[in-house]
Amino acid sequence: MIEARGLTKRYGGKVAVDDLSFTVRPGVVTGFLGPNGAGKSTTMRMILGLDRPTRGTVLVDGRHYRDLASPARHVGALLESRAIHTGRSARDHLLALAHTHGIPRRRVEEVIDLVGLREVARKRAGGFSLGMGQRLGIASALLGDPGTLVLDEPVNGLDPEGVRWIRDLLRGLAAEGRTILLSSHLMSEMAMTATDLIVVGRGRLIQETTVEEFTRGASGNRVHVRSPQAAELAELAAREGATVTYSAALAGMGSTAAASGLEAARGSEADAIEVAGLPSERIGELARTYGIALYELTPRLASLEEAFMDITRDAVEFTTAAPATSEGTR
Ligand SMILES: Nc1ncnc2c1ncn2[C@@H]1O[C@H](COP(=O)(O)OP(=O)(O)OP(=O)(O)O)[C@@H](O)[C@H]1O
Repeated sequence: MIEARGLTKRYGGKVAVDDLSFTVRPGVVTGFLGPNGAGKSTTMRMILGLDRPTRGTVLVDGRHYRDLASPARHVGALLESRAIHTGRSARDHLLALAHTHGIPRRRVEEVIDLVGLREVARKRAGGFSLGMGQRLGIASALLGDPGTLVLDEPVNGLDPEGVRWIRDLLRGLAAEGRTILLSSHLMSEMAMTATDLIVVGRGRLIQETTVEEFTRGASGNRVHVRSPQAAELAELAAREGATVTYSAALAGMGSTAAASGLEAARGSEADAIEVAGLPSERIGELARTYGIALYELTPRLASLEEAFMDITRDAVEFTTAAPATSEGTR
């Protein structure tokens, strides 16, 4: 369990983390999302005692990192991907770490198998591919069999097989009851790996939520409807304030033009519309009230990426259109 309360980090005049409070619970993977410069790495470093908060606290298993009697047994970390440049073999690297932390040798063999490095365990880690390096990094994080894992961009630069491997591993480790905090810029990957979400922007908490809730709340949500009376239903939905787009015209029109969508629907034989701004339940009720047959009524959730862009739009530190000054970002 990780608990941050009023966590703040200031570097000179720059507030990197601003009064951040959240709880990362055990048993699920928690995604840590935020635009570049949002303060994710700084927060992770404070969790791990590598940076001192200017204000506030962050506790692992109820204690400050520095007060944990054997930190490696409580929390393992993989900070932003740095290949391990070492002339040592993977096994020797892990043995040295185990020795430092008073961890038995047999655990080294266990983690080598767990991360699938058995075949290359005797090879020089400095010559490892990025994927193997990440596996070794994760083996190091798991060495103390910690209840909590903090992973900053662990899938950066990995091939699809490696990405999938990390996803399955993390979900498995969470299912064992561990607490896992994971940052990633790969939204589709985060959507498949994480259950809970902490979303930050400019150092502040934007939302502490779940992947499901986060995408449900996004404005990109639409309902796909097929009906032989699509035009009639489109008109009824538009009257309730929905934006209706005629599906066949979607590709050409974008999803904004309610009126032209209606025009298109009226003048066509096609039976499919996209309705934004009205829940599927209400569309179903309208259809029943007006005796409209429905062939299909399918809510389409925004992707995590769409939800993220939607919600963090104002929290992006630098945009290409209008670069913000450091004053302007506060
Ligand atoms: N040691 C430091 N000295 C000065 N400013 C820093 C330092 N570390 C981070 N910052 C600033 O604090 C802010 C937060 O940075 P941080 O690296 O924590 O963000 P992040 O969310 O991890 O970003 P990214 O997704 O790009 O890795 C940024 O504006 C960054 O420039």
